[in-house]
Amino acid sequence: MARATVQHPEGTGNGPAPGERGTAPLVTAEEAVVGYERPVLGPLSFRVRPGDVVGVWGPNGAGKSTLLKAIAGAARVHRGRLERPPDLRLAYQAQRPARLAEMPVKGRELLAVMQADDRRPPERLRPWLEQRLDRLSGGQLQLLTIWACLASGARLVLLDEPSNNLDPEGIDLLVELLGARAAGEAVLVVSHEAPFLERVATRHLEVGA
Ligand SMILES: Nc1ncnc2c1ncn2[C@@H]1O[C@H](COP(=O)(O)OP(=O)(O)OP(=O)(O)O)[C@@H](O)[C@H]1O
Repeated sequence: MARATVQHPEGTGNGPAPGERGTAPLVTAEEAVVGYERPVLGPLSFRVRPGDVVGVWGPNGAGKSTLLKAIAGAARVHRGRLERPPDLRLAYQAQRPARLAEMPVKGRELLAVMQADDRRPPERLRPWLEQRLDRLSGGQLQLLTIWACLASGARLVLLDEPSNNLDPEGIDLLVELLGARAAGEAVLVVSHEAPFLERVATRHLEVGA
């Protein structure tokens, strides 16, 4: 079973980083072991606080997606604690979001369902608002659903491999969006792309080390 370590920019360790004390965590993991019928990852201890963009990285099969699912309530916590405030709004973008052959829903309607229609989307996304989701390319749908998560008002956003399928301009836009998070919000980002994580993460959680 894989373990994990948390690295703060200011140093390493699992305690709060300088400057983050006194801010109520959005996720608290204490010796948490997560998995499905069987444990796959842990024990891990870390906190996610408002303002964090936590880059989760590690080898294939280490349990990165499982960790996000456990935080979202879609995988089990076998031992220890993995908690978030009960009233916390959370948005989750899966590694391979469901893509049906027929999706007769427009981009604009997706944003409305996600309560992400209050904010004006970036210029690049606007042409897709009037298109059906099943007529968008993989990368276009990926960017639109990421925007829907980030603009939904969720205080905690979980993104699993969000840079998959994206061209360099799409990655630049994603970096810009993640850098523009409101101070009260936090993001966990799973990625295999170290240069991408270096650009977006304020902290790193290494899984399977
Ligand atoms: N629904 C499931 N039920 C049981 N085991 C699962 C399930 N989903 C994943 N696993 C197992 O959990 C382990 C961790 O998988 P997970 O997808 O979390 O890893 P990962 O670090 O995200 O991998 P990758 O980098 O390849 O996406 C793997 O051994 C996988 O086979």
